Amino acid sequence: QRQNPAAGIDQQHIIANAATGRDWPSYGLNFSENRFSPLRGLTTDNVSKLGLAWSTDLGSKRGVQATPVVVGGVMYVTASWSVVHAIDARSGRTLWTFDPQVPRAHGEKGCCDVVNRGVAVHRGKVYVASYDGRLFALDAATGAKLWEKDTILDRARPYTITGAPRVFAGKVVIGNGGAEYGVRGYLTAYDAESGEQKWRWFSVPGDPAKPPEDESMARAMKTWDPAGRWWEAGGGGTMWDTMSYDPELNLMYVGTGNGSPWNRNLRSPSGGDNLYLGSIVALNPETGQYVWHYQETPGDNWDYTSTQPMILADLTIEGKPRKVVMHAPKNGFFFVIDRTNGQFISARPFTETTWASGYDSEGRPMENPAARPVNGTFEAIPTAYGARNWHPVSFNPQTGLAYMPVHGVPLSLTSDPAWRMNANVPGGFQSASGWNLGFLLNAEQPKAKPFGRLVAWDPVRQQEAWSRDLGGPWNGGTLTTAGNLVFQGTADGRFLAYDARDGKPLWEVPVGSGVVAAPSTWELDGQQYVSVAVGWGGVYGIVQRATDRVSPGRVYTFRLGGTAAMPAAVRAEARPLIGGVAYRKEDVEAGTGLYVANCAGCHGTPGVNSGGNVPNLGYTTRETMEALPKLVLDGAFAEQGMPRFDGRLDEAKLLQIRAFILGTVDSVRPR
Ligand SMILES: O=C(O)c1cc(C(=O)O)c2c(n1)C(=O)C(=O)c1cc(C(=O)O)[nH]c1-2
Ligand SMILES: [Ca+2]
Repeated sequence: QRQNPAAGIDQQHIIANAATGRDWPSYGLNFSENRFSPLRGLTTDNVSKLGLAWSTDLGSKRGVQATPVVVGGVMYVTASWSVVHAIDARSGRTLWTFDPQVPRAHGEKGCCDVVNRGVAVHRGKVYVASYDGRLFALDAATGAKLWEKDTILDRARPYTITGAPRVFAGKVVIGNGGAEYGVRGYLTAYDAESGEQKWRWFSVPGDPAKPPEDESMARAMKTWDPAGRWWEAGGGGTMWDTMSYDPELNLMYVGTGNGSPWNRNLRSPSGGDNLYLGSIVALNPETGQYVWHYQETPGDNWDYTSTQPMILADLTIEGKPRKVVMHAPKNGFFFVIDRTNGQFISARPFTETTWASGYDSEGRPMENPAARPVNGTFEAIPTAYGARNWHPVSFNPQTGLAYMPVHGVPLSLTSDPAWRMNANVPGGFQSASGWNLGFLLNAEQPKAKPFGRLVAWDPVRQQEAWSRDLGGPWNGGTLTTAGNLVFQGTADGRFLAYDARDGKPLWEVPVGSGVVAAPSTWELDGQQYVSVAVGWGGVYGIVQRATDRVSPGRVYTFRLGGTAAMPAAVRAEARPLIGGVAYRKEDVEAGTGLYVANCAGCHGTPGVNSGGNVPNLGYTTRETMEALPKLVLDGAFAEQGMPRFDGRLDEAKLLQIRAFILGTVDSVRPR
C-alpha cells in the first residue's frame, strides 16, 4: 500500500512551499503563478553539468502543454486527450495513468489542438479537466476516480477544456473554451472534497430577455448592442487558461477571452466595450462574486484574449510598494495593474502593435481608426496567435525581470458582412466545424514576417532588459530560479538554460521535437531536478513544424551529473511532395474555399512545410490521395480525432478539395 503523495498538499502547504520550492504543487508553482523557484542547487556556475536523470514516454501524438506538478516524490503530468500520468519522480517509472476517454469526435469542437495544461492536487486528490468538459477528482495514490462532474451547461454548444484546474480556498475552479465557435464563457467552482458545485460566474451577459445573473452582468449588459444579438453567438469571453490567487486579499484573478463572433461590427454593431471580454477580473473565491475588472482590450475585435498567464508580485513603483498583477496578453502590451482594486498603473508595447499606439493615463487604448474595417481588410499586429499566447511566463524577484516567449504569426482579417451564425460556407475558416468569426482570414496576403524570441522584461521601467532571437514562433514557456537561471524549450527542439541577468545561454540539449510547455523544478533527497514535458502542438504547432522529428510526447528530467541515455529521436518520415494524381485545374478555385472551411485549421497549407502533428496533405501518399473522398466521408481517421465529413461534403466537393491540394503543391513544387 503506497502512501498518498498528495495527502499533505493544501493551501497552507502551497504557501509554505513558496519559501522552500521543494515541491511544485500547482500549475504555476505558487498562487502568484510566478514560476520562480527558490531552489539554489542549480546555478549559473554548475548548470552546464546537467544530465538526464530519466525520460518517460507519454504515449501522446498531439500537443503536450502541461507543466509537471511534483509532490511527495510523484510527478503528475498530462498529455493530449487529457490523459494523466503519475510517475515516480526518482526513477521515471509510470505508477498509473488515467484516461478520461474523451470521445474523439469532440476533437473538432476545440480551436487549437486536443491539449491539456495539467492538474491540480489537494488533500490526496488529483484534479483534471477533460477536453470534452468533465472535471475529475482522482485518488493521487492509485489514479482511481473519486468523482466526476459535467461542467458544461449546454451540450448543444461546442465547449472544450484545455486549462489546468486550480484549487483556491478549498474549491476547484475551472473555465472552458469555445469562443471561436460561439459560446458564453463562465467559470465554475466545486467543493474540492465533495465535488458539489459552489458558484458559477459568467464573463459576458446572456439573453437580455432573461434577468441578469448578478450585478456584474447587469452592468456588462449596457456595454453591448442588442442589435447584434450577441447571445445567439454566445458572446465569448471564455476563461480557458490563466488564474491566480491572493489569499491575503481573498481575491482570485482570471483572464477572460475574445468575443464570439470576433468581429465587433457584427456582434455589437453600434460599438461598446462588451464587458468583460479581454479583461482581468477579480472575484471573491468563496462566492464567485465580481469585485473589480480591468479591460485590456475594450470591444475586442481581433481574438485578443486576456487569458495569457498573469503573475502577482509586490513591486516598488515610483518609490511606493505596490501589490500588482503583471500581464502580457495577446494584444502586445505589458500591463501593470494594482491588484487590490484594479487601478491601471502602466502599459507599454513589448512588440510591434498596429491596432493601438499605446494607453492613455486612464488605461484606455489609443486605437488605430483603421483597425475595425466595416468593409475591408486590416492586418492587425499582433494577430490572433498573439504577441504571446498561453506559454507560461515567469518572474524572478532577484533580477526584477519577467521572462516571456514573444512571437509573431502573420494574419490578415477581412470583414465578412455576409456572416451568419453557424453557416458552413466555402472560404469561412473552419466554418464546417462551427467557427464563427465574422472575418475571412488571409484573404489578402499579410505583409508581416514570422518571428520568435525570448524576452526579459522589466515591469517597473516597462522596457526590455534583454532578448534572444529563437528563429521562429511558438517557443515554450519559461521557469526561473534563485540560482539566476531561466529555462526554456524551443520550437526547434532544444531545451536551454540562460543566465537570468543577461540572457547568456549556459546549457542546451536536443529533445527530439518542438517544445511548447513550461518546465518545472523540484527537490528530492537534497538534489534539484528540472523537468519538461515535450510534445509539439497547439494552434500553431498542429499545422507547422520547425524540426523534422516526431518524438512521441515525453517528459524529460535532468539533474547535475545525470547519466541516463537520451532516447532515440524519431525522425519524421521524409516524403516527397505528392504528384501523379490527376485533377481538374478548373476545380482548384472551388476547392480553395472548401479546403479553408473544412481542412485548413488542422492540415495547414498543402506543401508549404512538412507539417505538424496532423499530416500536411501536400506530402501524403498517392494511395491516400486517390482514396481521399472515401476516407474523408467514411471517417477513416476518426480514432485520431478527424471528423466524419459525410453530410458536410460529398464526392464532388472532395474532388474539388483534392484539386486544390494538388494544384497548390504543383504551384510550390521546385522546378
Ligand atoms: O476562445 C477560446 O475559447 C480559445 C480557447 C483556446 C483553448 O482552449 O486552447 C485557445 C484560444 N481560444 C485561442 O485564441 C488561442 O490562440 C489558443 C491557442 C491555444 C493552444 O493551445 O495552442 N489554445 C487556444
Ligand atoms: Ca480564442
